[in-house]
Amino acid sequence: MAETASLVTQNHFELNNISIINPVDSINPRANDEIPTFDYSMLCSEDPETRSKTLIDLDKALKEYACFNLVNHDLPDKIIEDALKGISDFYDLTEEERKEYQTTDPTDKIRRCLFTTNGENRECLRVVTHPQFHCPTKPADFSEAFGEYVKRFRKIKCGLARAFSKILGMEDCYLEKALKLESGFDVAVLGVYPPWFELKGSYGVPAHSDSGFFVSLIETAPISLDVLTTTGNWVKAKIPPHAILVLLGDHFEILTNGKYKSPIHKLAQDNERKRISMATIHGPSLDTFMGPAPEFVDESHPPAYRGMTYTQSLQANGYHLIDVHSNMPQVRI
Ligand SMILES: O=C(O)CCC(=O)C(=O)O
Ligand SMILES: [Fe+2]
Repeated sequence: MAETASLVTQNHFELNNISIINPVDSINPRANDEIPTFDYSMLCSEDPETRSKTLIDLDKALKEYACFNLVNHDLPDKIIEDALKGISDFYDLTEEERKEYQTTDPTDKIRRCLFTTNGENRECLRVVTHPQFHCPTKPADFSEAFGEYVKRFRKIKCGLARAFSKILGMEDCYLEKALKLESGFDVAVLGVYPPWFELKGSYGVPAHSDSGFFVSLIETAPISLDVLTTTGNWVKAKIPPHAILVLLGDHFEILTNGKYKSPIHKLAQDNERKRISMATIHGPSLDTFMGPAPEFVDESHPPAYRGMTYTQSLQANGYHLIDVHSNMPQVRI
């Protein structure tokens, strides 16, 4: 596994249809280390000096942590709270009502998944939010609250794409074009981490990286997410209230030919309290051919990943599009 492999002994296996990467636990945990926080208004500042200084700091943070907290992002607290409340209310529906979405149809745009295994303990609802927005019709206010969050987040996504393009030394619209973000495939994973299931393992979600361009994460309770930095340290993510955690995705790593990494992260099981989270995997359009871009390939940096369309990478090993499953082990050369 590219750079991480030299730092971490990893062992891949399949359990209940989830590919699990188990880094050994004995690598330098740095308890006091913190994921950096960035002010969105400074990333998009009209003042060239402010923007360029912030982008230099962000570049450094992405190279080491591959993730950051985003604050001052223009998304009113109420919109975040209403979206999380909508998700919470969905989980207050009856088992019968939630079960309606528990299918395995490959064309699903909404799917409920339930894991209570050694490897994963959560209930989640996967919903495709872009290019078309999907949401259960119950409870009554859910779709509107969640839809408003998704709509408002789009502007932030475009701002981040411009900032990341600049960091790569390209024109502002580079990533928007390279990933065809206009029709990008976004899937939200709306999770509840349940104190009410029988505890079978120590993970809410086991160690993994996510596909796509980047992942945005909001949540209700103090987080128990651990992120593996590119220097081989597990850092506990502390998301300030109303901040959004942004993690790079596999396809950013692939596009940049490994110059930037998609971080491995895992969620420890917490049986004490109910936690609601929304992790959205923001992808390129399904037909985009994703391989290392020519700008990142030269004699000393030969292609380190096999190219394929986003659809092909999501469907590798029989997964469905809505599973947004990572297939990094197969694409690494
Ligand atoms: O719910 C969370 O905090 C993180 C979940 C996650 O990493 C994922 O769904 O990919
Ligand atoms: Fe994840």
